[in-house]
Amino acid sequence: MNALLEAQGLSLRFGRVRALDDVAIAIWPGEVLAVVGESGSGKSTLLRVLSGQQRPEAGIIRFDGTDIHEAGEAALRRLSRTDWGFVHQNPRDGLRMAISAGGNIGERLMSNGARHYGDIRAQAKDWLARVEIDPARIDELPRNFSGGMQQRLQIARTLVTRPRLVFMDEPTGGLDVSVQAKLLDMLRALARDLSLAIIIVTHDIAAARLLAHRIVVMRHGQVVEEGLTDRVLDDPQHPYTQLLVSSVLAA
Ligand SMILES: Nc1ncnc2c1ncn2[C@@H]1O[C@H](COP(=O)(O)OP(=O)(O)OP(=O)(O)O)[C@@H](O)[C@H]1O
Repeated sequence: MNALLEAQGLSLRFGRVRALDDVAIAIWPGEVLAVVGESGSGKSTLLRVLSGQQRPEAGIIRFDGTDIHEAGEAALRRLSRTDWGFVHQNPRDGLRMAISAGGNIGERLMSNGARHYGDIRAQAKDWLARVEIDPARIDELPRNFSGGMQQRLQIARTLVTRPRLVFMDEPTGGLDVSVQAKLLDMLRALARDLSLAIIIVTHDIAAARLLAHRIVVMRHGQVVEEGLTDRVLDDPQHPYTQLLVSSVLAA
């Protein structure tokens, strides 16, 4: 089996800061990969670069074997609408707050060519139910929803077109602990049921443990350790991972 997304030699500086320093990473179909590390270690930059939102100074990124930058801007935009999804930490960055919940889901379907109003509305209702939002609220604006509901709506909007790979940047950040737990359970079930590949950036080691098959640990723009989740968390090899894991256990 070939990697779904594969990157090598990724480097990017901001002034004197090396946000990415020769990073290599691969994700396989249906795999959940967590990227962990302290604030400023380069996690969000890596996600932006892997998803084509920011160009690296050096390195290559292949999706399904094709260099995403060589394929051109139009191909990259098409990937973002079809095979890829992006879930932002702040749902406001991933939703359109001035259109209804159903409109948010339907818009992504329409950008993929759906035209039949009845079908679009039926799919929107179906997805609202899947993310445990009452379908009767389909015509409400997202601003009427709680933070957890907005995040679930963003997930519905992203997944309705069945992407194969979803980039998630701290999707549970900023939510209450009980809301986070519910969202994580939902993400785990969706990833399994839809065979989604997910690259999730998180500060939260417990979330990584729950969701991820594999973990990549970043520090100062470099990958310092990677491996199967249980191995990395139960038997960390790099001193920085040991510190990261022990600071969570002590908290
Ligand atoms: N647009 C930018 N301009 C200047 N510096 C940036 C920019 N984006 C990121 N950086 C710097 O690059 C480094 C990596 O930042 P990044 O946001 O990727 O880290 P992170 O691990 O995601 O942190 P956090 O967990 O706090 O989001 C940091 O030193 C940051 O200040």
